Amino acid sequence: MDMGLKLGFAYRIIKLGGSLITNKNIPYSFNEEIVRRIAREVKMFYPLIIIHGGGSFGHYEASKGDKIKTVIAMQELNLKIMKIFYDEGINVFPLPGRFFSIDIVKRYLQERLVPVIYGDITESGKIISGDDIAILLGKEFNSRVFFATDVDGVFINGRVAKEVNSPFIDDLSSSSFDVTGGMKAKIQKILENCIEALIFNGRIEGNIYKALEGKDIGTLVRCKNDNK
Ligand SMILES: Nc1ncnc2c1ncn2[C@@H]1O[C@H](COP(=O)(O)OP(=O)(O)OP(=O)(O)O)[C@@H](O)[C@H]1O
Ligand SMILES: C=C(C)CCOP(=O)(O)O
Repeated sequence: MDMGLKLGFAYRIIKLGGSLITNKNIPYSFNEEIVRRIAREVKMFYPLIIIHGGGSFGHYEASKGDKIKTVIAMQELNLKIMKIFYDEGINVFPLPGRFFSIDIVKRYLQERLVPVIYGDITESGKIISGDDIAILLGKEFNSRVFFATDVDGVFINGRVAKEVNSPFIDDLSSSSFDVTGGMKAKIQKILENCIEALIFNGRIEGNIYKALEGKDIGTLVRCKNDNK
């Protein structure tokens, strides 16, 4: 099994996709039971950095163009996640994407907190994707980034690919609200930044635990000359 050397590093960086924690086709639909199960699966791992996306909260409001509703929707989604994770015994601390910096993340970790960073919007209306933040963290900590989504991996020619090294993938997008480019943009950014990422289905019970442990599930995305 090719776990990738990057898994040997200490940090577990996981992005909880909006497609996993919400139903992206139904505005403001939150998958509470899934989030509770995710909390139980991630809690054995530390240091842990969590990022979450906008799903049918942020993407829905952003697609309608109101920045204040968007920022509130993201705060609402983050609060729902925070409460569940804290209930499950995880010392989470929120970090809105518009205030993100590597230094702040390091400070949280020094306090033994689990940063929960999220996709966001700035006062001038610029969208900040959780994907970009996850990728930056992967680079900074030289760690594999785990993208938990609602699909088994990346589909190419109708099948889940074991590994992807190019941005040419099938287009299965179904969400009408996505404002950050969906799966295709995710893959492009992972490859451009030459980090290593695992895209997998977080809806299947046990998968998040398996992924964080280094099990060979989903699709590994990495650039071809990435021999690190
Ligand atoms: N070739 C493909 N393989 C896998 N999924 C694909 C493909 N093309 C499009 N998709 C879509 O990508 C979606 C996941 O990407 P998306 O960016 O919506 O995820 P996310 O990170 O969970 O969302 P968010 O941006 O809200 O955090 C899947 O629900 C699927 O419908
Ligand atoms: C839509 C907003 C506000 C954030 C999007 O973040 P992403 O879902 O991680 O791309």
